[in-house]
Amino acid sequence: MALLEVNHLKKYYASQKAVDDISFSIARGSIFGLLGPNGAGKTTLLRMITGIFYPDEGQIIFEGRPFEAERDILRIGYMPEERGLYKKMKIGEQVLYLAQLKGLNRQEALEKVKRWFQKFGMESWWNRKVEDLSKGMQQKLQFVTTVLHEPSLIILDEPFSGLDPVNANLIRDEIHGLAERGCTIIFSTHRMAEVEEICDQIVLINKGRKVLDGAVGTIKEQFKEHRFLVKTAEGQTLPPGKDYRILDQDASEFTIQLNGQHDTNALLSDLIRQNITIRAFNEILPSLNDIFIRLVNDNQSTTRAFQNNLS
Ligand SMILES: Nc1ncnc2c1ncn2[C@@H]1O[C@H](COP(=O)(O)OP(=O)(O)OP(=O)(O)O)[C@@H](O)[C@H]1O
Repeated sequence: MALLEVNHLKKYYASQKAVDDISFSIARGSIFGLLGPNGAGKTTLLRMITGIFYPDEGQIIFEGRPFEAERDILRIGYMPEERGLYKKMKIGEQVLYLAQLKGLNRQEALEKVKRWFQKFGMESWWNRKVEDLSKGMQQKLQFVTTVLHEPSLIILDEPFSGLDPVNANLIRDEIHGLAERGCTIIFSTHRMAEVEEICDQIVLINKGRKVLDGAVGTIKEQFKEHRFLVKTAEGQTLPPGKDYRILDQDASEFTIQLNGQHDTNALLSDLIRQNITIRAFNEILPSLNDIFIRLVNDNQSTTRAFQNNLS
């Protein structure tokens, strides 16, 4: 059963169609990427999923029943892009207070906070104020306050912004750990490399509409362009062939594009027959970044064609 289903959701601001008939579902325990360029409608969508805004139309199903903010909000942890900690309050007291707002009693909260602070090397921060922390430190603290009560749905908006590589790795490992323990994660970002690394499934929205939905591997397969990297023995060159075009060459490495659905075994046999020593033959799949840019730059008619293919 899906943890979250979003059905034909719409939210308009005056004439601005911020979210315009978007549907998708997220499997329990998965890490889901919500992607889109600036102004695509991601924040508006997340605000509806977290009960901050009511949708104008459509339905949100959470854990098998219609979402009701008052009842369900404790089961959701949301780390918004604009961080929301009390700057003047001491860190230990603040985290305990936020944990109790999320339904933990003081003792449970204390145990969990201590465990997280130890894990993240934050023990010495207890009596400091938030305003004395760097941006990256505040980010870590906000992450802890979001996941502390282990909600069934965790929504992270740009969780790695401002983090150095060591702390980004720490958070990345925790995201995987939370998903393994059954939490479902929605991860909203513009950074495609992070999405490729972390997410099982993605939805790409543009101008309030869904333009892509699926597993990262499946999407890459769908957008592949039959490109291959061929490495030959040093000094050997790839002859021109009727079944492929050479797009690029760097010493004995060639990027080729097959003409249509060509049989790669037949091509390899053919090259070997011509006494070419093949050191490597790898398919080049497009990166999510390439796909994102291609779809977002596409004109409306091409985008509609993709939507029709996907539906
Ligand atoms: N309160 C508002 N009143 C009017 N228009 C709004 C309001 N909030 C957002 N919008 C518009 O709705 C559209 C979607 O905005 P939203 O903030 O949801 O996008 P986003 O994908 O989160 O963008 P970003 O990646 O830049 O944060 C944009 O065109 C934006 O200008």
